[in-house]
Amino acid sequence: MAAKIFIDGEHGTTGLQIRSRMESRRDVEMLSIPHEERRNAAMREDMLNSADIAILCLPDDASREAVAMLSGNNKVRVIDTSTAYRTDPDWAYGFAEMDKAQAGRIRAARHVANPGCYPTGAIGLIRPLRAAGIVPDSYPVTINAVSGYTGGGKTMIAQMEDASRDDHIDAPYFLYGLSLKHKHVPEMTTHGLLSRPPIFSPSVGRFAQGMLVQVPLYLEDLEGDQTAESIHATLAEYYAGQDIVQVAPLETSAALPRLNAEELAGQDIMRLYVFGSGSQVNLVAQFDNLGKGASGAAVQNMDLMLSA
Ligand SMILES: NC(=O)C1=CN([C@@H]2O[C@H](COP(=O)(O)OP(=O)(O)OC[C@H]3O[C@@H](n4cnc5c(N)ncnc54)[C@H](OP(=O)(O)O)[C@@H]3O)[C@@H](O)[C@H]2O)C=CC1
Ligand SMILES: CC(=O)N[C@@H](CCC(=O)OP(=O)(O)O)C(=O)O
Repeated sequence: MAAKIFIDGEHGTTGLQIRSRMESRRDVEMLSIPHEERRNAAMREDMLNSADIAILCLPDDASREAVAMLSGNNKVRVIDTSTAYRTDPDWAYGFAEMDKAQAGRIRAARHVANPGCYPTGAIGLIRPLRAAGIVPDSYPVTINAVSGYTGGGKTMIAQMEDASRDDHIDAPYFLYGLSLKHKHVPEMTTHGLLSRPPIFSPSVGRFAQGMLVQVPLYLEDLEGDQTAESIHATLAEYYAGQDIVQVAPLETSAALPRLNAEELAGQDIMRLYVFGSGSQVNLVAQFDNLGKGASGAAVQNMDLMLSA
C-alpha cells in the first residue's frame, strides 16, 4: 500500500520543491490542502493525523504547533524542516552521511529534524576532522558562506525579484547575520562536535539556488602534521561508500580557477573541496540550498524512513 505523505506548508518554497520531487512516484500517496486553505488549522490537523509521514515546511512556531496537533498520536512520523528541533536529543538529526550510524537512526526514528542549509555544508566539512581529533577543542573555527536567495523563502524571493516592493533588495550581493547570532550556530556547534561556537558569516547573492560554505584552517594549529593531502584523505575516507557527499580529487581542486555557487543547483548531492597548500587550507562545500540543503535532504530522509 502506498505510504500517505502530507506536506504541511506544501505551497511554500521548500514544500513545492518536495512536491515536485514526488510527482512521478507511485509508492507514495500525497495528501493535500488547497492553497486557499493552507492556514486552516482544522484541515491541517486532520491531514497531519491521517498521514504516515508528515513533512513540515513551516516557520518554527507553526512547526511546533503542528507537532502539538499530533500529540497523542503515536503512529504518524514527522520530518521537520524548520530550526525548531535540530538540537533536540529526542529528534534524529536528518544528515544521513554525518556518521556511519546516522542513516540507521533516521530509518528508525519517529521524529527527524532536517538540517539547515548552511549547517549541512559546515557540519559536512568539520565533523570528520573533529571526530578524527584533527581540529582541537580550542580551535577558532570560522564559517563564511553564500546562499542563493531562495534560502530566505517566499519573502526574500519577493524582495529580490519584485522591484515595486517597499522592502525590495537591489544589492547584487549582501552580508547579513551581522550580529553573529545566526539561528544556525547552535546546530553547527552541536553536530559539528565543536566546543566553541564558530564565527559564522552568511551572505546572499543575486541567484536563486546554490550555496558555497567555506571553513579556512591553519594547518600548524591542528593536531598532528597535517597537510592538504592528509585533510583530503580524512574527508575522502569518511565519505567513502556513498555517493551523495562527494569529495573532489585534490587535482581537480588544484586545477580550478574559480568555484561557481550555482554549479549544483537542481541536484541533491554535495561536493567537498580542499583548496590550498603549504600551511593553510580552505575547505569548501558546494550544493543547492534547496537540494541537499532542504528539500532533497527531506526526500532522502523520507525514503530512509519508508525503508524501515
Ligand atoms: N528555503 C530554504 O532554502 C530552506 C528552508 N528551510 C526551512 O523550511 C521551512 C519553510 O521555509 P520556506 O519554504 O523557505 O518558507 P516559505 O515562506 O517559502 O513557505 C512557508 C509556507 O508555510 C506557510 N505557513 C506559514 N505559517 C503558517 C501557519 N501558521 N500555518 C500554516 N501554514 C503556514 C506559508 O504560507 P503563506 O503563503 O500564507 O505565508 C508558506 O506556504 C522553514 O522553517 C525554513 O527555515 C530549511 C532549509 C532551507
Ligand atoms: C538566505 C537565507 O535567508 N537563508 C536562511 C536559512 C535557510 C535555511 O537553512 O533554513 P532554516 O530556516 O530551516 O534553517 C537564513 O539565513 O535564515
